[in-house]
Amino acid sequence: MSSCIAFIGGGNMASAIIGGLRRAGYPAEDLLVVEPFEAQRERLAADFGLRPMATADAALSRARAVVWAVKPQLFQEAAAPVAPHVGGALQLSVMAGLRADSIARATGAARVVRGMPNTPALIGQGITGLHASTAVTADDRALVEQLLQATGRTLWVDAEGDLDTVTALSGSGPAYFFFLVEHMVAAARTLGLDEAKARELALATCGGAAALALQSGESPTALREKVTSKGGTTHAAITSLQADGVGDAIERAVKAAHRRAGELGDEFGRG
Ligand SMILES: NC(=O)C1=CN([C@@H]2O[C@H](COP(=O)(O)OP(=O)(O)OC[C@H]3O[C@@H](n4cnc5c(N)ncnc54)[C@H](OP(=O)(O)O)[C@@H]3O)[C@@H](O)[C@H]2O)C=CC1
Ligand SMILES: O=C(O)[C@@H]1CCC=N1
Repeated sequence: MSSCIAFIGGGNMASAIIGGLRRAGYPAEDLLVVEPFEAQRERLAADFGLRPMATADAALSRARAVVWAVKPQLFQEAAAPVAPHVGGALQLSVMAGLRADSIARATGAARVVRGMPNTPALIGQGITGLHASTAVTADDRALVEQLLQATGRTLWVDAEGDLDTVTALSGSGPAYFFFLVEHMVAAARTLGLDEAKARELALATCGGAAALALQSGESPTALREKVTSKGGTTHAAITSLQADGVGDAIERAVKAAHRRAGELGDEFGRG
């Protein structure tokens, strides 16, 4: 069986997966990429030794799996020239919101896996939520896990709808974290600490706290309570966050991302 993998779109997410595959020794000649943006093609050539194509052609028929990594808004336009060559291959989409039946319809393929990675994939510390349509085989699942291995962990969900929740939680999640760090650093700066020191302290704190939560297995609530001394500084900060409705605001934000995933599926899934 061919070991060739085709990527449609060679941007950030495709590069994270390709980087992982190349680091694991996957041969460059078995990685095809369709990428219309010349500067990005040059980057893929320089970073990974690939020879990306500007437009889809019959070489794509070599692909055992096709990874869809274009913006959802561009999917239909990108799919039209690719579809004639890839109907027999497994389709792995990392596009937010687009549903498996839309991908199957646009590509003529029956076997579709939807995945939702996140940017820590770039350093092998991502987590990708996955959902398989009914025609997907055990070999297909194994191939997907092999492709994503170097990007971090994988987690399968049974209901396709849960992928939109995964998108809102772990797909977009790194941005929520960076937003929090931006504001922690900004506050420290206004209190007189310089930017570099504030950033180092904030990032080491967040990294350490995440590692502690992972290793201890304790709930976030229990861990927060351990930091919060009675009548102390943390209590003052958490009380301020609660008074400002920040907890509710975070829940509303995650739900807004979830809603947007559904809208993207509705808007851009139609051919
Ligand atoms: N960034 C993230 O954190 C995550 C993103 N995703 C999903 O990954 C997908 C890609 O996102 P990301 O990598 O960030 O986006 P990028 O914009 O970095 O990558 C998309 C690439 O596709 C190219 N492209 C545009 N039109 C076509 C076409 N017709 N055929 C082939 N390639 C085309 C773009 O070129 P050009 O620049 O010229 O338009 C661009 O280089 C999205 O669907 C997103 O939902 C999923 C999880 C996390
Ligand atoms: O913002 C987005 O739409 C994509 C999907 C998850 C992360 N980035």
